[in-house]
Amino acid sequence: MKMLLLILLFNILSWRSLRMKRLANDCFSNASEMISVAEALTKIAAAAKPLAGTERTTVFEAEGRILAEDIYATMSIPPTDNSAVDGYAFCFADYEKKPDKPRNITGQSKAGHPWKGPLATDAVIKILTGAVMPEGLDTIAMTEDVSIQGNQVILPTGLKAGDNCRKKGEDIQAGQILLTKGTQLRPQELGYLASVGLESINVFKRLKVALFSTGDELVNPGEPRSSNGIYDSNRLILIGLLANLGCSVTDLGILKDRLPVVRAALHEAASNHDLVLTSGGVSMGDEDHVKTALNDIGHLHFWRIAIKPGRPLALGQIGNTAFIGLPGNPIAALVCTLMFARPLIKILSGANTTPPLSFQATSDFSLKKKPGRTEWLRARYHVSDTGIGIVEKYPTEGSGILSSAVWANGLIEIGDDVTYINKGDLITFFPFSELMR
Ligand SMILES: Nc1nc2c(c(=O)[nH]1)N[C@H]1C(S)=C(S)[C@@H](COP(=O)(O)OP(=O)(O)OC[C@H]3O[C@@H](n4cnc5c(N)ncnc54)[C@H](O)[C@@H]3O)O[C@H]1N2
Ligand code: MOO
Repeated sequence: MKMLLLILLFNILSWRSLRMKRLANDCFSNASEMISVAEALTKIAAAAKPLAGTERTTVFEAEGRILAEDIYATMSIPPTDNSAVDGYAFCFADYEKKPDKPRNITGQSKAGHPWKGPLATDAVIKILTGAVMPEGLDTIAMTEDVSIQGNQVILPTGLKAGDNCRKKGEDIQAGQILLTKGTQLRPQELGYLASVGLESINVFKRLKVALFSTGDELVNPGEPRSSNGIYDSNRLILIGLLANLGCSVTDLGILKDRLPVVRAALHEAASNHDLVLTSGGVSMGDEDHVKTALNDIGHLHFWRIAIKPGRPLALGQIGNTAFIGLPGNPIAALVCTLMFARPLIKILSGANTTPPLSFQATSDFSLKKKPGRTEWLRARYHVSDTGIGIVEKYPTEGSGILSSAVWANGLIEIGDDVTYINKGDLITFFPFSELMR
């Protein structure tokens, strides 16, 4: 653990010394200092290392957790040859000689109750789905394909060796690797682990995230509001997003716009969390204290990315605790969390990072765009009457318009170089369902 933190610190420091040269002047006033999305994500991937420790949990409680060990199979699945159907098991080598001769039904094999007696070479065993194949038999005819005459059966012609029989180890071979460290455990992975009898596993501890909103104008829902107050919506958005990403969130409320207050609160939160997340106070205003506070008590690594929305974004470090300062506008906070905090959180949590799934769909709008920045538009995907996947965009772009995110079911991504989208073009759409897990 100490080693990991040292590596992280080393990476951060070397990254910082690189950035220091580029940040010699106030980068906010110089558009050329903005970095691209790809650069930002590369920096995140290079600097971040898993921060959370590990703990043991049972497979019954491990949904969504991140595996902290490679897991090998201690047994084969299926553990024996067994039947895929309800039917009659026979020896193919004997059947091949005279497929349609009547054969004696010698006994039964049921799931959990195998046939154990001796068998003649032309014997047939009535067998149920999942039952162990009797020794010497290798092929099964389905019940509905045979004809029964008293205690005899006539098998259908045309069966092939091994039909309807599931072979030992056809799913999992004893000794093979089942899942690798960093896998996020979905229900199917938990069933997979249970199938080889595993009950307890090592997972990464949940990433401990401290969450603040900043701004004198902010009021908690349910509290009295003065005429110049607005209710804090970001914290609710972020609590939900962080919980979906498997974090353990400490909601630390609203910070007043005072540098000593922000500084002390961030310092305190960093002492017992893996990540501190704030929203607001990262742009150019006189009351935007988050960057200054971070510079005072830790390191600020970068804070301008060529994107819309969410241009001012702070990423840094307070001691060994990671820090993200999200922009205050609710849509900018949401989009930056999905596009930057999410990959960082995945790495810090020990998870493998795979980009979220996106797909191409047809634009139902035309748009002019500035080159040199990535834009994410709130969008709604639907399938047209003629079966084509269509993407609409929300009519306005203001990043304070939370209605747009409620209306949308995902985001359109428009790359740096694109300057124009024509109606009918294929564009990239990320469903929220992919971005929010
Ligand atoms: N001179 C410049 N000014 C601004 C720039 C710029 O490039 N140059 N960028 C603008 C952009 S883009 C954004 S986004 C904002 C981000 O600013 P801050 O992170 O400092 O955010 P605040 O000023 O604190 O708040 C912005 C806006 O969002 C509202 N807000 C903040 N927190 C919450 C919350 N928890 N719940 C609901 N609403 C919140 C706040 O009241 C403001 O209206 O900077 C621009 N300025
Ligand atoms: O970061 Mo801002 O969202 O583009 O208004």
